[in-house]
Amino acid sequence: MSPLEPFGARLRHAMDARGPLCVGIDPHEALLSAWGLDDDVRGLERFTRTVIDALAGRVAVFKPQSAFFERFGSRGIAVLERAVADLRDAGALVVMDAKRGDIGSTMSAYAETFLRKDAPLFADALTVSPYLGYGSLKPAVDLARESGCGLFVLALTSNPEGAEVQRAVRAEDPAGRTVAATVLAHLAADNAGEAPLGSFGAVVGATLGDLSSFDLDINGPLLAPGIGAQGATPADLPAVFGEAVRNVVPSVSRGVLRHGPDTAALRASAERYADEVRAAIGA
Ligand SMILES: O=c1ccn([C@@H]2O[C@H](COP(=O)(O)O)[C@@H](O)[C@H]2O)c(=O)[nH]1
Repeated sequence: MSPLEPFGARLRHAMDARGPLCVGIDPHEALLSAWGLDDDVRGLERFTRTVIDALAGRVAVFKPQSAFFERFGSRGIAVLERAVADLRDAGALVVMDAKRGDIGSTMSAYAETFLRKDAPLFADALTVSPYLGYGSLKPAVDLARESGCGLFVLALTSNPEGAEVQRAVRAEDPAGRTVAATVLAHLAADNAGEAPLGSFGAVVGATLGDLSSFDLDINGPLLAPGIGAQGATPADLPAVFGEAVRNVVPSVSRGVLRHGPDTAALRASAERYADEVRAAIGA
């Protein structure tokens, strides 16, 4: 297997070619029902196949939400494995939203699951949680580098409950930085010197309003969920991200998926979001 270019470079090229939009694949029970599908593996499979057929060749990045596939056990995981392979075959990048995080020795196994090139669930990037300490993610950072993959580390999540942990000030930090600022600083260090873009990104919600008190200039991508069902819009992006907006990957799941199962309607919705993003950030 030939080595992959680093994820950051592949992401930059994909964003240049297809625009920065990320479409999330979140087969909620309510969406299956709205699409006239049963809440079972057949429904899951049909839902996922429809999204892939409609969008895989048009959108730069997909973010399957692992939880909605894990819900169905091994047969759900089989649908996820197939989806990741098909999306990648269509030239899209896949960010597996599995939000893994554990002590380093276990983190190695999570990294092997998603970032080892011949693994059944191999994806271009993985979302990870730094709340066992950023250093606990080292096995994933190392394997991502080796495999040409990326990570998206939870920094400032889109949900309002995140602030109590992420904006807490670290008593032992001489600079009095917040937890999120510390995570962002680690990411900037891991991306130092990389061009055109580092491979280690942050998850930063588009819902959060002005973030100018945080240094988002990490030379890495900023995955921005929260657009659509959670209330943020593409027009909010410049005010939230400032200069760093050039590295934002805006992510929409239900906002697009609710237009299915009609293929043309799914495409039209993704194109509308892509146009709005372009208009907002000039991408
Ligand atoms: O801070 C975060 C991190 C991840 N998510 C995930 O993104 C999608 C959002 O779905 P929508 O339907 O567009 O609201 C979902 O998979 C979340 O688990 C997030 O929302 N916020």
